[in-house]
Amino acid sequence: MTAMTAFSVASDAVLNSPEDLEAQLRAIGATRYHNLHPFHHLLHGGKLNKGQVQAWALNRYYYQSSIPLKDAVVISRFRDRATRIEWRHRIEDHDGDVGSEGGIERWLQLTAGLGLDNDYVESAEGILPATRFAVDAYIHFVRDRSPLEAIASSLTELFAPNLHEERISGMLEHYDFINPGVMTYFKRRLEQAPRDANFALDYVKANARTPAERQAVCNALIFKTNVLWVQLDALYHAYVEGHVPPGAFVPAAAS
Ligand SMILES: O=C(O)c1cc(C(=O)O)c2c(n1)C(=O)C(=O)c1cc(C(=O)O)[nH]c1-2
Repeated sequence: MTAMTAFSVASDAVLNSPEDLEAQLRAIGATRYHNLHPFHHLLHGGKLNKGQVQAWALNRYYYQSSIPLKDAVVISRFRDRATRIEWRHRIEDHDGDVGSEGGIERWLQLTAGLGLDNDYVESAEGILPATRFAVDAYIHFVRDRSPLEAIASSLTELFAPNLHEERISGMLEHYDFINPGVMTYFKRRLEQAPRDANFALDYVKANARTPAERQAVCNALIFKTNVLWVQLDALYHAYVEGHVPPGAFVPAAAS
C-alpha cells in the first residue's frame, strides 16, 4: 500500500476496479476542482474590477503557454507510437500551426482585449511567484512520475467544460470590458477538452491494473487540483486582499 501523503486520497477508498477508479476520480473533482475556489466565484459573478481580471488573465497566460511544454514532456515519456500520435494534437491545439491560430494566440486576444500589452504578457515578468512555482511543478511532475501518472494529471480537464460554460456566460453578462470575441478561447476548449479528457480517462482505467496504481492515478489528480487551486489562492491574496508581491503586476489605479 502506498504511504499516505498530504496529497493522497483516504486510504480506505475502494479501488478494486476501473469503475471504482472512475467514481473516485469524479469524487475528487466534485470536492477539489478549482470551480469551487472563491476567486472563481468573484470572477464569474462579476465581482472583480478590470485590474483584477487583468491579473487573472496575465497569470493564466503562464499556465496556458506552459501546457505545450508539459505535453511535449508527456510525449517524451512514451516509446509507444500510438500514444504519442494521440497526444500530439494537444500541442497543436495550443501552439496552432503555420497559418492556423492556436489557443495561445486566442489567449493573447483575451489579454489584449483587456488592455494588456502582448510583449509584457509573453515575458511573464509580472506573474506571481506562486503561479510560476505551481505551473513549473506540473511540468516537473510529468517528467518525474510514471507515464501513467503523467496522463492522470491531465484529468482535471474532465471538469473544465462546465467551468468554461459558467465563465463564458458569467463574464459576458457581468463585465462591459469583455466582448464575445475575446471569449473564443473558452468556446474552442468546449470542443477540445472532452475529447482529451475522455482519452485520458479511458487510458487510466485500462492501464492502472492494481489498487496501488489506481491510488497513484487518484493522487496525480489531487496533485493537479492543487496546482490549479494554489494559483487562485495566490491571486486572491495579491489582488483581492491587496498583498501584491514585489515585482508582480500592479493594476492601474483607475481600473
Ligand atoms: O480554465 C480552466 O479552468 C482550465 C482548466 C484546465 C484544467 O483543468 O487543467 C485546463 C484548461 N482550462 C485549459 O484551457 C487547457 O487547455 C488545459 C490543458 C490542461 C492539461 O492539464 O493538459 N488543463 C487545462
